[in-house]
Amino acid sequence: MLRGCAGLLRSWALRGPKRGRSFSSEVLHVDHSLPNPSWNEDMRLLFDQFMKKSEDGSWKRLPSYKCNPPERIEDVKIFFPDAKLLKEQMSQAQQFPRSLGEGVGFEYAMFHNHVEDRTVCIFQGGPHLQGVPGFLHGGAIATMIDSALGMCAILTGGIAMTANLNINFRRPIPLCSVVVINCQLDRVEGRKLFVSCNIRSMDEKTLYSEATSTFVKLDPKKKN
Ligand SMILES: CCCCC/C=C\C/C=C\CCCCCCCC(=O)SCCNC(=O)CCNC(=O)[C@H](O)C(C)(C)COP(=O)(O)OP(=O)(O)OC[C@H]1O[C@@H](n2cnc3c(N)ncnc32)[C@H](O)[C@@H]1OP(=O)(O)O
Repeated sequence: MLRGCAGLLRSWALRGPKRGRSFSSEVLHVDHSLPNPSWNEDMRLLFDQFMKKSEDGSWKRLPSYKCNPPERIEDVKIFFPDAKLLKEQMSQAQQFPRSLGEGVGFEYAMFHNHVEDRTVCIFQGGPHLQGVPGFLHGGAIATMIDSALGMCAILTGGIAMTANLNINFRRPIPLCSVVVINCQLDRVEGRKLFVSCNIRSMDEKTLYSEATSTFVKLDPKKKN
């Protein structure tokens, strides 16, 4: 069952949900990991570079939607049978990094390499993510790190949750700048997936942050 869910999740993550479901098309069908008018020149340049790398199939762009389709909610019930997923709340639920308006929050696109077990996230942090004036909030940086590492772990290992996340913030990230989050799967021990990443400037000269994380694959036999 676990393998089946992981397979479903992988195909959804790589190809997007099937059209024609009952969620509103704005919420379900708009792929937010494509260029929009808020993306600056650097973001577009990096996006084009990774799309070029994707031409031979080694890298794949990961589509990204505001909310999960109904089949994802069914997956959750397998692992959390006792969870009270209230209909009204679930109908309003959105993926946290996609919940802010275009351009003001998290603008990002992710690419995954299955052979190298690597995920790259290009990220432009908007003005509503400010912490110290002029710079990104550490929580916003942590959110993108967790999301990118999460995709890396899930796409390589199956359905898992963050158990542990350690971040070293080396340099402040200027608001509205574009950075690259490089993630990799380091090793797998039983149900534990060890992943790590760094965040660098576009020219790779500045190391902004480094992180290591443990994801634990969910066990459907356990009542989580
Ligand atoms: C559920 C269906 C999901 C469907 C997904 C759908 C769509 C995905 C779409 C997009 C994904 C985007 C990516 C998002 C990434 C964001 C991820 C998150 O932020 S998750 C939220 C934060 N995390 C949590 O809330 C987790 C809370 N913790 C738990 O639920 C549990 O502790 C657990 C992590 C599940 C582990 O519990 P479990 O009972 O299963 O494990 P064990 O205790 O038996 O331990 C197993 C193994 O792991 C080691 N372990 C456990 N905890 C830790 C820890 N904190 N640090 C280090 N190691 C840990 C433990 O020692 C055991 O090791 P060993 O076997 O060697 O003894």
